[in-house]
Amino acid sequence: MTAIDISNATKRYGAETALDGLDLTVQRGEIYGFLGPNGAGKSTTINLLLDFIRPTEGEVSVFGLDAREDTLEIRTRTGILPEGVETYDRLTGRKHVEFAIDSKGADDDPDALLERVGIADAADKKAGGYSKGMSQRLMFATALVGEPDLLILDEPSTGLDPNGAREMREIIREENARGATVFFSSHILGQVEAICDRVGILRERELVAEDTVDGLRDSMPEQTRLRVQVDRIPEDSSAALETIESVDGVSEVSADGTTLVVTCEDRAKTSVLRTIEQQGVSIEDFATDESSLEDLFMAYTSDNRTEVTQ
Ligand SMILES: Nc1ncnc2c1ncn2[C@@H]1O[C@H](COP(=O)(O)OP(=O)(O)OP(=O)(O)O)[C@@H](O)[C@H]1O
Repeated sequence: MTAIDISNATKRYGAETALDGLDLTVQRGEIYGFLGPNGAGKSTTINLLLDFIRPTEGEVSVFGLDAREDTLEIRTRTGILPEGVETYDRLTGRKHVEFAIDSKGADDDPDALLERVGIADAADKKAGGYSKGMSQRLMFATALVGEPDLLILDEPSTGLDPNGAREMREIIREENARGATVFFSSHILGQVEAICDRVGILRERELVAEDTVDGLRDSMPEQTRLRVQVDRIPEDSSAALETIESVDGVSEVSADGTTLVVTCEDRAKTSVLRTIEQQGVSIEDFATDESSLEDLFMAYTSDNRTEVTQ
């Protein structure tokens, strides 16, 4: 049984295309990580699910319900933590949760929800005085109201410290264990790795990969991070970095003092070293690290990525 079914969805704003023919299915009970760099179309997709915007073409359904026709039922069954927390400065934390309970016709205990997200002590404080992380926890509490069948979390760890992010992951797991489907959007692969059953990577308004994290890793050419110690920074350093980045198979280049850090496919190593020397500098030493998941994400979303056939 599907929780989310998006079929050939396109969203255009005049000449601007925000989403291009997206097909995406999330099964009930899954924790699905929806990844993409800024501007890839993640928020647009979420807004389609809740009928905040309508597709120019294509179909969107949630629990078999049509996103346009059955909007109210979908919204009642969904808990959303939107990107960019918006609290009402003059209302207390408890009032926010009470408001969410009333609007959903739910019967949760507001204090229990605040306790669950770790801000029970601040229940009677006005949200205007909350830190970023506290505001994020408060909005998470409102998303949990009414034991939703679907949790949509847009960049949920924004503003949270590592402990806060871990606590949030624990609650997401508990919600999933009770039967909730979770749709988790982020541009940070490391954060979805620990928790998601499946990951979809959106790039320039299209889904470019979809699999388990392990599956994605297996389908990618081996990535390496090269650390190259040079004798000096090239005169026009940004042009030099751009030249290195344009080498086929390279996904990212940065400079840390006189060390150049280059993420690339294994096959590109020799060309990278040659290109560095062509910038008029001498290589004094180099070392290679195993690639991280962030490198994998970069490889999928940067311009020089290898086309991956699924
Ligand atoms: N109302 C709008 N009018 C015009 N263009 C828009 C509008 N909303 C989104 N877009 C464009 O659609 C593309 C996708 O935007 P979207 O907000 O969905 O990306 P995102 O993946 O959520 O990015 P981020 O991680 O930065 O939140 C972007 O190029 C954006 O500029």
